[in-house]
Amino acid sequence: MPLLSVNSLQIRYGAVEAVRGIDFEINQGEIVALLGANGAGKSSTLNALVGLVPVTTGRISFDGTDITDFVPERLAPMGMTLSPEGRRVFGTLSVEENLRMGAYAIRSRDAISEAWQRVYELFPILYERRQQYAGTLSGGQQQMLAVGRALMSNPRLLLLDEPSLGLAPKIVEQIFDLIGVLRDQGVTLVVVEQNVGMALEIADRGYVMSGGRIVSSGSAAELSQAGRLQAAYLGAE
Ligand SMILES: Nc1ncnc2c1ncn2[C@@H]1O[C@H](COP(=O)(O)OP(=O)(O)OP(=O)(O)O)[C@@H](O)[C@H]1O
Repeated sequence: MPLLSVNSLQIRYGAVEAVRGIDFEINQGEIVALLGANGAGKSSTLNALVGLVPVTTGRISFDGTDITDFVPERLAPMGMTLSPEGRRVFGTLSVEENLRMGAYAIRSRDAISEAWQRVYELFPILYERRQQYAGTLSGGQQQMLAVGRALMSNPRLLLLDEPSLGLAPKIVEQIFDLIGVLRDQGVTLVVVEQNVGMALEIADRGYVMSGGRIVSSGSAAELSQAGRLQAAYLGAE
């Protein structure tokens, strides 16, 4: 059974049909890239998976449970979290407080301390800066904080929306290295990326969206073949 199954997912914002009935599956332990030009519907899809935007029609199931209308507060304890696009950290809270917010569903102090420790091991710079306001971090550090916050609930499925956006090449490499480390730790990952080359280097499989539909899918090697991706990107919208 796949860890996540999406069936005939449709998302509307008023008259705008952002996602037009898509089907896909994510298996335990995979890294899956979700690719496509701006406006293709990738962020809407991720946001719907974690209950941040309502599903118009269709079904989503996670680990065998129908979660279609679940709110994020219910999904995090089940093991699915999103690191949103645009490093949405709370600038006037400290690094530590930002991370604490990712563990809102965890009651035990020990479990929260363990989560902090786990994240600080992955991102030593966040430990160094733990008392600093998040707003004073560099872009790369804020991105690490956004990913770290999503990791605080110890997810089994982590959704990353454009983790490399606007970052210097060296930091992008660190973020992609981290994705590999997380996979080795048993986390299943869905990665929305504009950096198609790097995404397909690390992913097992991918789906390509255009105009709210999945227009291509396959192994990373298949999608890397010339032609298939270009057609989807150039033909977008
Ligand atoms: N809150 C909203 N209200 C109205 N329309 C929206 C809203 N959010 C997204 N859209 C529209 O839905 C479509 C899909 O947007 P979405 O952000 O999901 O695409 P995307 O593939 O993630 O693109 P990007 O990389 O630019 O974020 C676009 O036409 C966008 O303008």
